[in-house]
Amino acid sequence: MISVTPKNLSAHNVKLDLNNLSPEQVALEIKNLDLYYGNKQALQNISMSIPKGQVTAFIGPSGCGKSTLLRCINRMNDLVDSCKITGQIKLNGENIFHRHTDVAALRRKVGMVFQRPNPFPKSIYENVVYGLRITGENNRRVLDEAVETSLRSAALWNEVKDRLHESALGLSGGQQQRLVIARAIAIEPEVLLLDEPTSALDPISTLTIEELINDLKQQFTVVIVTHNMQQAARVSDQTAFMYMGDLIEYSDTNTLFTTPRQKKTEDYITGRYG
Ligand SMILES: Nc1ncnc2c1ncn2[C@@H]1O[C@H](COP(=O)(O)OP(=O)(O)OP(=O)(O)O)[C@@H](O)[C@H]1O
Repeated sequence: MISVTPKNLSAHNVKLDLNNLSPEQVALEIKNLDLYYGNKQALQNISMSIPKGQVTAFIGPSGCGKSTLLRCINRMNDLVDSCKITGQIKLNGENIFHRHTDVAALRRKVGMVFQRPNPFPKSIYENVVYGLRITGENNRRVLDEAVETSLRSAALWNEVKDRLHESALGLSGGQQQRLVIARAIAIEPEVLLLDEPTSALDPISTLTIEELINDLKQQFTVVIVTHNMQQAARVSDQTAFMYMGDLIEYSDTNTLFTTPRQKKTEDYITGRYG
């Protein structure tokens, strides 16, 4: 049986009323979202507001729909032919599923980092400026500045500043994951989606990324999927517990882990199933 004792719950002192956020506090508003892969329904009537400038975690047992929900936010599920979605996700008040939505522009506003570090087989420098070059930015001074700022924000600058033009593939797994985060933030997204970003990393690199997540929320809204309840407790301000495609409970992280309202949540966080 797992017992969760969140290490830094006292740090979660910004307690928002998630049912009554003002429009300025909301980064993403998910409303009556249903998602089907073919005939199989993977998300059922999900509604929640994700606050700006905070870290929101999705937790729940394998297959409950965490990654599916995360991938809706930058429309990655568009790549799955059998996928059908109804309902809304509003970013800054605009429904991202509107037929006139510019999906490339949406993905610039909503960056994503995956489970396995996936740097391109290019230099560290070229990895960071990749997104800027795509948007046509070639001014050396602008690119140099973006590289330094993004690598500093990703807590990697000191380790790589003398080898910026060496291959990114020569970095350790933990450094590669921070490089991928630097690449995602170089284009200044509003929201950063992290899909189990530390599951392929050693404990020290995991700790570095967790500290980094805490810093990133100064600049971005962060949404993280994690299998690791202790990690959710350590890094997030809000936690959403999902079970078989349903959002069972969503509240500030402290409350969810100490006084859950739902029996299913309690059973999960006390390790009765998982
Ligand atoms: N591309 C796909 N095509 C068909 N079914 C899918 C696809 N992706 C996910 N599913 C199904 O949707 C459900 C939710 O999967 P999802 O990956 O979102 O769960 P998860 O909670 O992130 O799981 P895990 O923790 O194991 O990564 C599962 O039943 C899964 O098999």
